[in-house]
Amino acid sequence: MVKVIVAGYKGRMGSTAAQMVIDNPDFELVGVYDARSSEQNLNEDDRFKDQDVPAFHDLDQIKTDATVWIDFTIPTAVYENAKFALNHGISPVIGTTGMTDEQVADLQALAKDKQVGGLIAPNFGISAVLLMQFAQQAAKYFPDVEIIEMHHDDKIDSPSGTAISTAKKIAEVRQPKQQGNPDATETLPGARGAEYEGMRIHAVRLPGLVAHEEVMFGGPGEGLTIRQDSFDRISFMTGVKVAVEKVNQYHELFVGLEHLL
Ligand SMILES: NC(=O)C1=CN([C@@H]2O[C@H](COP(=O)(O)OP(=O)(O)OC[C@H]3O[C@@H](n4cnc5c(N)ncnc54)[C@H](OP(=O)(O)O)[C@@H]3O)[C@@H](O)[C@H]2O)C=CC1
Ligand SMILES: O=C(O)C1=N[C@H](C(=O)O)C[C@H](O)C1
Repeated sequence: MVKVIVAGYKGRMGSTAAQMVIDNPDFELVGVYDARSSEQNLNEDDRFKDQDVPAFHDLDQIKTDATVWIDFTIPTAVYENAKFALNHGISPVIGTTGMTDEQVADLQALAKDKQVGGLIAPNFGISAVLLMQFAQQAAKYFPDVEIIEMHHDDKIDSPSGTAISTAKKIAEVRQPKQQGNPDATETLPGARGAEYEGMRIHAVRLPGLVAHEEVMFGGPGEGLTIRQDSFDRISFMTGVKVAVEKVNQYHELFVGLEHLL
């Protein structure tokens, strides 16, 4: 039985993850955490009325025998949450996006020091993991690329963690290139999107969307578009489940679900 605490349990992803843990006979939900909530028990939340699980709202108050910490919170909270988990020998399974490269490196060093396993996955969806792998493969032959990520309009961070991760994976194999016309100008600032090593990333925010990404490649006389869609947040739960099952076996903090698949 894997004992799990879920941080950000009131949010879109945290509540979905808490339900996944409750529904899985091999997992036990032993705590929930949300710094902005004042509930003492999960059963005070209408969606979880029959669950008797302690709810915490201050890191210092948390007393738990959890071995896995699932985190779907906000960019400004996740680093301290992950540090807390690692310092208490709890394996973090982090879906929250928006950490800096320095913060990730710090957490990896801490995990190694504490010999605690963990995972940071910018996307737990299998379609997104495959899209990133296919895009990396294509970039060897097509150095001209535009990444377009599309999300619901409540999303805080942009570009998405998945888009940044896609760009990093492409940059590992792509011959360095500043794309487009060197004399190009923007009549409206930002028209060409964000820049990562000469590639452009565009962030679309619209009600009705969940999480979607297209990677467009162009070459002389041809093009290739790779697209993935998360139509429902359930799409992320396969990956979260795998991570919860496996993460305690390791003694280092991985970045990317592919390391545990
Ligand atoms: N890796 C993946 O596969 C996926 C990652 N994500 C990422 O997960 C994160 C959450 O997304 P989503 O569920 O849509 O966002 P939500 O805004 O719905 O949920 C975030 C929750 O965290 C709470 N919160 C705020 N501060 C803290 C804190 N200090 N400690 C604990 N909880 C806190 C929020 O409370 P309040 O509402 O009161 O502010 C809210 O309930 C984002 O970073 C998103 O990019 C999303 C989908 C998939
Ligand atoms: O905020 C979201 O919704 C999502 N966030 C992650 C990201 O930033 O890549 C993963 C997925 O795209 C959904």
